[in-house]
Amino acid sequence: MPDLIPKPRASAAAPGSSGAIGEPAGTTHLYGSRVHIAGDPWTASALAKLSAPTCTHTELVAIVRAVSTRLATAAFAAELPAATTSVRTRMADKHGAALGTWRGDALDPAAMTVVIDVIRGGMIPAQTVFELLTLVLPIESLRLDHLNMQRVPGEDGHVERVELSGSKVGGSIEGATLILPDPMGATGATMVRALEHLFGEYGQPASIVMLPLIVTPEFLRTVLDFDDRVRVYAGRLDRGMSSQEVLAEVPGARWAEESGLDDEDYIVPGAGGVGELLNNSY
Ligand SMILES: O=c1cc[nH]c(=O)[nH]1
Repeated sequence: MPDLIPKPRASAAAPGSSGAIGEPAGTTHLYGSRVHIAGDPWTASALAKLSAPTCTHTELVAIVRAVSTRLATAAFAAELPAATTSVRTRMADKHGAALGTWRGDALDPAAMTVVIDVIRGGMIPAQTVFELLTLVLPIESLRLDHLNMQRVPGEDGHVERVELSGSKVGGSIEGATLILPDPMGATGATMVRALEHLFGEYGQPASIVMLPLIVTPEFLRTVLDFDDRVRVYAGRLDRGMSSQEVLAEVPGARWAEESGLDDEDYIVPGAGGVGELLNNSY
């Protein structure tokens, strides 16, 4: 058994920057220290390919998995509790325990993490993030829970409410790290509805991590205002419905005037209906 000394969570990056601890700075913005936008060339290329109509289903699934992995590992570094760990390596047989023991900071295996699958778009990202965690943490400290959710448009085409028509949640979320890897951060209404349900029925998490592949300024405003514990690790910021004047400014400088949503609350430039595309079901 490894020896473990729990460590406090790493603090988030400084206001105005966006890189996670040990990461390149990412997209510069003024949305505050709770927002990290990867914005690196690899992520940008992957999301550009995903967004195009020429992207095949096979490529789409692979890219969703790969970018979710990239965002999740950045988030894990800063948001999951760590513990000082030691493990006897294979080299201990040759060099003895003193030399052949690795010591360092690793994830705290006792800290509970709950991944939320928001059906349908969140299914593959949530499964991906859960599998990443099961690689390195005991299954007793992990759960993958499911919420069946759907945006309901009003007469004007905008999202009027979010319907929660079923859930499978395996128990308390009290004190856990809650991870919501829903891929398209459009209005934020789905995330708020999910959190209201979970808080009402299953307790209060220690921290809340969202991993949208593409995010809008409206999403950020909604989820950050909803709860102080929310942290967002996004792949790309889309604010394509903003004026040229606003787009000329650093993201977040004129936040209230920025927009990345069309008249049906789809992201612009965006990637279309990713839940539908992933399932090839409309
Ligand atoms: O643009 C959007 C908005 C919500 N969900 C999607 O899949 N795409």
